[in-house]
Formats: sequence, C-alpha cells, structure tokens
Amino acid sequence: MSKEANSRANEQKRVDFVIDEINQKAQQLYTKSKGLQEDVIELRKTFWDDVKINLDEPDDIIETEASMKQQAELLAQREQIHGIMDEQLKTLKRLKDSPYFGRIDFIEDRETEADSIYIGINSMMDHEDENFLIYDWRAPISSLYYDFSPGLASYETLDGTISGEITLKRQFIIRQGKIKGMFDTGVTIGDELLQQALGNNASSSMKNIVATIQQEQNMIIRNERSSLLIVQGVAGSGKTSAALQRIAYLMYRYREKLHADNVVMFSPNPLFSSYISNVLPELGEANVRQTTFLDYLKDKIDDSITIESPFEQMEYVLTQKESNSYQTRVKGMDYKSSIAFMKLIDDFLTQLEEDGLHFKNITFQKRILISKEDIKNYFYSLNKEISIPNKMEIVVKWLLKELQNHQKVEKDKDWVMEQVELLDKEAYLKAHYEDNDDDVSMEEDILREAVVKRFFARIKKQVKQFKFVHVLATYYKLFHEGTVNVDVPSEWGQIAVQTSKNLSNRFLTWEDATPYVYFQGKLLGDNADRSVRHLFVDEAQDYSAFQYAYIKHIFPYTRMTLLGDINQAIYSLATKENPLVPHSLESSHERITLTKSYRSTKQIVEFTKKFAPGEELIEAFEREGNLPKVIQVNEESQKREVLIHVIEELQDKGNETIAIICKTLQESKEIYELLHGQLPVHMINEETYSFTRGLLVLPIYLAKGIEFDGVIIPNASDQYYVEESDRTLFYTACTRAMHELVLIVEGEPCFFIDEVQRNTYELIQSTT
Ligand SMILES: Nc1ncnc2c1ncn2[C@@H]1O[C@H](COP(=O)(O)OP(=O)(O)OP(=O)(O)O)[C@@H](O)[C@H]1O
Repeated sequence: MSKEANSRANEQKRVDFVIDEINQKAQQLYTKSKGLQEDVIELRKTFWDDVKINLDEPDDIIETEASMKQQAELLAQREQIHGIMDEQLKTLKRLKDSPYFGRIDFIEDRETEADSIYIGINSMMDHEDENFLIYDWRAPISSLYYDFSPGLASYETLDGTISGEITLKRQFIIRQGKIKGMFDTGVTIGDELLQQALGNNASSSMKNIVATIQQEQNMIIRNERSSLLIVQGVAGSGKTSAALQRIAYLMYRYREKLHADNVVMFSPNPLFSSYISNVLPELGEANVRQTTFLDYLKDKIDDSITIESPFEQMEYVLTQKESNSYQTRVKGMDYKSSIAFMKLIDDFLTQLEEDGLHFKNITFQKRILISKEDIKNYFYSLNKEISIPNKMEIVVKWLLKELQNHQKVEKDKDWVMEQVELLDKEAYLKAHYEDNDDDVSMEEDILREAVVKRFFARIKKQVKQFKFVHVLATYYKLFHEGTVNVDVPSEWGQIAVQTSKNLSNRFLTWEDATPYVYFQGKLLGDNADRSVRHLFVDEAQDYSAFQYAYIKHIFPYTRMTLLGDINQAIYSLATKENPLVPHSLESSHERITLTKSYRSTKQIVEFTKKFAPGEELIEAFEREGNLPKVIQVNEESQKREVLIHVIEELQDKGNETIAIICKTLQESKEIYELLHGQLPVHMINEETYSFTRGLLVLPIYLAKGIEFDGVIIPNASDQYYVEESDRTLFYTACTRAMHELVLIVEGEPCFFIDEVQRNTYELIQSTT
C-alpha cells in the first residue's frame, strides 16, 4: 500500500471510530431524552393531580398558588433539559454525516510530541469525557488551522499565547461517514477544497464556509477588539459569509452573555434574508433578528402613513428622468441624505422648544374633551429647561389626570346607562360581589364605572402612545418655517413644495423616512436600544450619512460590523460620507479590506473588474471557466430567440439557476412577458421572500448579495446603461454570476463594455 493510501486508510479508521462514538452517545442521549419526554407528558397529564387547590381562605389561596408555581417550575425545568438534549442530538446527527473537515498536528513549545487536533462544526469528547475527538472550529486552538501554514504558529487563549509548530495540516471531505477527499495543505487553506466548494452549482440558500475560511476572512470572524468594524470587500469576497460565521463565532465565544436576540442584522431585501437564513442553524446556532432597514423604520411609524421603499425610490430615479419634478426630487434626496439636513432638523427642534409644536384634540364620541390649544398651552407653560421628550412625559401625566376627571363626569351621563344594559352577566355578578352593602344604587355606580373605564381605556392608551402629538403636521412645518437662519440648498423652495405635497398625502418618500423617524424620536423620546449588543449592517454602501447618524443615535452602546462594497453603491446618493470610504468621518474603528473575489470564475472577475470603479483592488481566485459572452443582435425581433437560445445553452451546460438581471422592474416585466409561456420563468419582485432554482427574472437591486450559476444581462446596450452613474449597477449585476455571464446587446454596447480588453470576452454576432 502506498504511503498515501495507508494514511487515508488510517484516517478512515479514525472516522469510523468517531462515528461509532457518535452513535453510542446518540443512543444514550436518545434513551435519556425519551425517558424525560415521557416524564414531561406524564407531568402535563397529571399537572392538576399534584396541585393542592383550596381557595377558601387567603392563606389557602397563597398555598395553592405556591403549589401551582412549584409544579409549573418542575415542568419547565424538565422541558428545558429536554430542549437541550434535543439540540445535542441534532448536533450529533450533523457530526455523524461529516464529523470534521480539518486536522492539524501541533507540538507546543517544550513538548516533544505533537497533538492531533481534528476540527469540525461542533466539538465532541470521547465517551469518558476525557479527550476531545473533535474541536469546534471556533475553539481558540482551531484558529491555528485558519491562520497558519505548517511551521511556527501560535494562538491566543485566556491564559496567554501558546506557541509551537504545526507539523501537519490536512483537509477532509467526508460525506455520510466516508472520506471522499483528503489533502495535505500548505500556504492557504485548501485551494483544492475551495475549488470544489466554489465550483458547485448555486443554491437557493447560502452555505457555511467553515471548512475553507481564508485567513483574511478569519480576521473579521474572530475580531473581538473593535466596537466598530468596517469591512470593505469586493464583490464575492465573502463579506456576508464572514458576517454570518462571525455571528456564530461570537455566540460561541460569549455563549453565556450573547443570545440570538441580542444580535440584529440589517439586510438589503427580504429575499436576501431568506437566502442567508440557513447558515446559522446549519452551524447549530439560532437565527438572529434579521430585518431590512425599511421594516425597522416601518415599525416605528404610524400605520396610517405610507413609506416608499428604497426599491421604489430606485425605480423612480431610473425611470422618471423625464418627469418635471425629477431634478427637484433628486436634489431633495441628496440634501436629505446628508448630515446638513440632520442639523437643520436639530435647529428646527430648538425652535420648537419655544413654539410651533402641533397637537391633536382628544375627542370622545365626536366631542372634544381636551383641545389641542389647551395641550399646546400646557406644554409651553412648562419650564423651558426641560427637554421636549421629558415635557411630553409630563403632558401625558397631566392628560391622564384630566381624562380621569372627564371619566367621572361622563359616568353620570345617559349613554352610559345604555351601555350598562349591554354588559354581560359576569360584569353584573362582579358588581354584585363588590357591592358589600347590597345597595342597588351602589351597584349601578359600579356598573357605570366599569363602562366608562372600558371606554376611556382606549383613549388613555393612545395618550400613553403620544397619539396627541401631531408629528406629521409638525414635520410638515419644517418645510415652511423651519429654515430661519440656516443654510439650505438653493432649490429648497421647490423641495419644500414637493415634500409638503407628499406629506399632505401621508406619504413619506424613502429619503424622508429616516429623517422623519429621527424627528419623531427627538419629540417623543427615542429609547436607545440597549438590548442589541451587536449590529451587523450588510450592503453597508447603500446607507446614507443621515441613516448612519441615525443608526448610531439609536444604538449608542452597540458594537457594529459594517460590511459593504463601495463599487456596488447603487444608490449613488448614499456614497457621500459613507464609512466604507477611507478617510470618512468615522473616528475610532478598525478597517479590513478584502480584495479577493471567490464567487465568480477568474474569467468573469477579469472581465468585470475592468469597469469596476476600484479596479486595482480586485483580485481573482484561480478558478477557470468560460469567457463571458457579448452577443450582438441586430434588431429587437431577434432578441427573444437569442435569449431562449442562450438560456437553453446554459441549462444544457448544467447551470441550474439562471438569472436574467435587468436594470429596472419595468424592464424585468418586459423580459418576463417576452419569455412567459415559452419557458418556466419566475418573476422576482419586492414581495418575493424566497426563491427556488430555475430561471429567474429580476431587477438588479433585488439581486444584491445573491448569486446564480449563470447571469444574463438582456439589455447591455448604450440605450440602457447610459451614464456614469449606471456603472455600479452594471458591475453589481455582472458580479452575481458564478460560472457563466452573457450580455446581450442590441445596437451599440454600453461604454463599460468598451472599457474592457477585447481578449477578456467572446464577441458573437447573432445570426439567429
Ligand atoms: N472561504 C470561503 N470558502 C468557500 N466559499 C467561499 C469563501 N468565501 C466566499 N465564498 C463563497 O463566495 C461566494 C460569495 O460570498 P459572499 O456572498 O459572502 O460574498 P460578498 O462579499 O458578500 O459578495 P457581494 O458583495 O458580491 O454580495 C459565496 O458563494 C461564498 O460561499
């Protein structure tokens, strides 16, 4: 047997042994868990048998409560242990298929023998709980695997640095308990393993990358120092992957303190949220709170106000250039994205301390109980030193007191008696018991009280929610009177008219959404969100300076990881003052730059980097593929045939997921109509929450962060990608491709293609 075959046979023996241990452990755990489950069922069945119920005397009631509590605690405890065992069983099941993916042999300084460390998704000890058969990839010692090649190496523990030498670094592909591949590696982690991982077909959900994390990605994953970590990484460099493995790492490292609901991730769209939702559970961790920034804001705004989505805004920018109000809107977007606008709002808030806040009448049965003037007078009678939100709290207290008086007055009115008659039997019985003197008029009094209390409860709740403050009307005023002594853009007059019109329709454009929520928080009090210990912002290039300032304002104590690619800043207005741009205003932070692109073949990266804004910083991973194709069609009528031909060709080559990526939703709809009925094609829109493999049509902004086996840009001519501002859109679209990229051009190619050397793509004149 060759040396290699011999060592593979030995490794397989070890795998068999570990799987044997896993089976034994699973069996023991299963037996225990089953016993516990029966216990839980029995406890639930007999719950009331063991509770002593006696409600005769106050003491008996207390004793009954205590007995119920004890029984409930017992049940909860068992259920919790059962839950933990269930998780352990799931972990063992995962390990059984593929117990580990890496091995390092490490000799610590001053030791003579190397220890073999096997690394997997979770750790596992032998049945005597003495030795680790598998180390979790997040354990301190496992960092050796990611950070070093064979030779001198060290890792950090709580007790300090441990140094030594790696004498062997090996990788495995194990499936269903069998070693399918085994490689001894040198400098980087498994080119071969990585080649295999990247060569696979795209999936409708993202995969974990723990077996092949690269050194530069590991720096992001294991970073514990920075309270603000900024990652600028080119398309496909593994930013999202690093973010997700980082979450898993932090949850492991701070297991006692950090729970899934202490971590929030802002993702670019709902489709992306579902795309990445598998990774953490696959790593044995619960999913963290994921939301789009739009949904986050929506939660804070009154339901009666409509908010435009960033995608609608984008669609407007791309398709409404001819509209009369376009220039004003774009200027308004620019200004409202800036810190200067936040200063304008702050200045307006200072004015509001003196005068100008709008309130709403508090009404009951169409009668005004407390008028907006009275509320305003009361508000402005309060000491000027008190902040607006604190004054609001005082107003709430005052209003509740006033309402209590109104409630008393209402109680004796005729309408109350009508409502009393509609009360149910229970209310009557209650009144009867409460009335100790058996006095009928007292009983009526109690019933009247019950009615008004119920009616007033709703008003009081609204008061506590500050519904008496007319935030929208006050914000509206900002565009009329809020600009005294402040510099505003020269187009401010038109911007103000346009904004007022939208606000009158209770409509907030995307550029107004964050300023409005900020403004509202400054009036009513923003609760700094302390529960969020770590915030991840993916596609961070698409946030404006205003949005960042707001995020910082609302999460002042939260550690943040911002990940993005300035080359993919498709909301061009958002790039100004963006923290991803070096030398931006960020003060204390750590910055990591990723330059290697893993997603696409070398040929696709070489092609796309030529028109990327920051070309020199893009490096391709060595994975070979076909040259991208530029197909020229002569007339519109050819397009459908060419498109169908291209799709079929890509499918024949084994590409399972093919995306036709368009500039706008409008264009996507046209392409969909062209193909619908001919091919099984799926249209993806803002409401699509998940996708399956197959043929998809979607606008660029919904393809953000996602990847496909093949990408077709159906209109890559200079009619569609016209201006410099289209560059990032075009780059984002092309970089979604893993294996194949095809651009169809009717007429002249867009000037981005002209920037690319001719030998990096195949030019085809369609004769179809
Ligand atoms: N170390 C790695 N091992 C295996 N696959 C990797 C690795 N790093 C990245 N990938 C793969 O490369 C692809 C791109 O990764 P990811 O989506 O995380 O990149 P990104 O930087 O967020 O991309 P974009 O900005 O273009 O959306 C994914 O398929 C991911 O699985």
